[in-house]
Amino acid sequence: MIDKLAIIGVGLIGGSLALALKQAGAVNHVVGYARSDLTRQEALALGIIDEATDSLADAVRHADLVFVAVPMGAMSAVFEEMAPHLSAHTVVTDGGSAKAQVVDAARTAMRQQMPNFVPGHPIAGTEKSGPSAAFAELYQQHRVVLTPVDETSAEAVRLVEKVWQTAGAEVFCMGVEQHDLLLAATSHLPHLLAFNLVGMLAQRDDCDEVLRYAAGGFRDFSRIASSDAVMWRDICLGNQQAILELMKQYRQGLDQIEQAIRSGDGDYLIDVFIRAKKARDSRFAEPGLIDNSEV
Ligand SMILES: NC(=O)C1=CN([C@@H]2O[C@H](COP(=O)(O)OP(=O)(O)OC[C@H]3O[C@@H](n4cnc5c(N)ncnc54)[C@H](O)[C@@H]3O)[C@@H](O)[C@H]2O)C=CC1
Ligand SMILES: O=C(O)C(=O)Cc1ccc(O)cc1
Repeated sequence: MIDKLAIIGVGLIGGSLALALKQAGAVNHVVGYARSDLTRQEALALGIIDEATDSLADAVRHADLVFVAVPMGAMSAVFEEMAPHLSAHTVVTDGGSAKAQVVDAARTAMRQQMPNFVPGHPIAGTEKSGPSAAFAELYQQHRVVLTPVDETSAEAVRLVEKVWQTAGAEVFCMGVEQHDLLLAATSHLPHLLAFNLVGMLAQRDDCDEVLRYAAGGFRDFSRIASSDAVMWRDICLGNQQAILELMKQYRQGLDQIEQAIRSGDGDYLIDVFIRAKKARDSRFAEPGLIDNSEV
């Protein structure tokens, strides 16, 4: 299906797409761009890419599909550098966790190529990063959201949709703004809560003691606090408005819970907990509603 695939940023997200497409026999040649020699060698050794380069121009030249999977803060510079070397037929997509900032960066750097640019976001990942974290099955039975803009051609969307389906994903399209708000609620805010909670506990003198007796719920919730700091800094700054709005709502809810505990208002607490349990047990546990099957 694809003759030359260029992966810009051969980490968890870029590497996993390359592996999935290779496993499906859907790509002839995969070129990986990485700045560090260590990453290039690792990606080659793991069979993620067939060719490694530290030149963005060489990576994208004559490519049929370019997948940009670097931290969001690096996307703008990557787009600027690769734009002059894209062929007329080259379709470009990305995996950034928030879309408005990426679309702005693409419009600035790739004005001519916007019809061939399909903003995307696989709603699948782990707390690990780098080539060694990549695996071919990552996207299987997970969702990928595409947020085509006015300029995006239907043909480019069709190609990117087919590529993600080949990797095992279910593809949905929605608007950029809607995407950024939804993901702020279900992904960006929870990551911030986990970073804050684990960071707060780590500062305590009795941290080891506290963590030794943590139960399964803490283990589950704190896993995402192992995620990459640069990636999450870029998501926070790149989806600022939606995240701040969600933080405000969350803080209001927490304040009300605090007030209820202070005043001994058990009825309020029961109300909040029952509402959450009902939502989780019915709506969220509905097959296919939450992105993966681990409900
Ligand atoms: N980690 C996750 O679970 C998910 C991440 N994403 C998004 O996918 C993108 C990639 O994330 P991961 O694969 O997890 O990260 P990663 O750290 O595993 O891989 C990122 C790659 O980009 C390269 N890179 C880093 N800074 C760069 C720069 N300034 N210029 C050029 N290359 C640079 C790194 O060398 C690495 O090869 C991010 O935009 C992230 O928001 C989307 C869905 C899930
Ligand atoms: O590890 C997890 O549970 C995640 O939530 C991974 C993740 C991180 C960032 C995204 O944009 C999408 C998925």
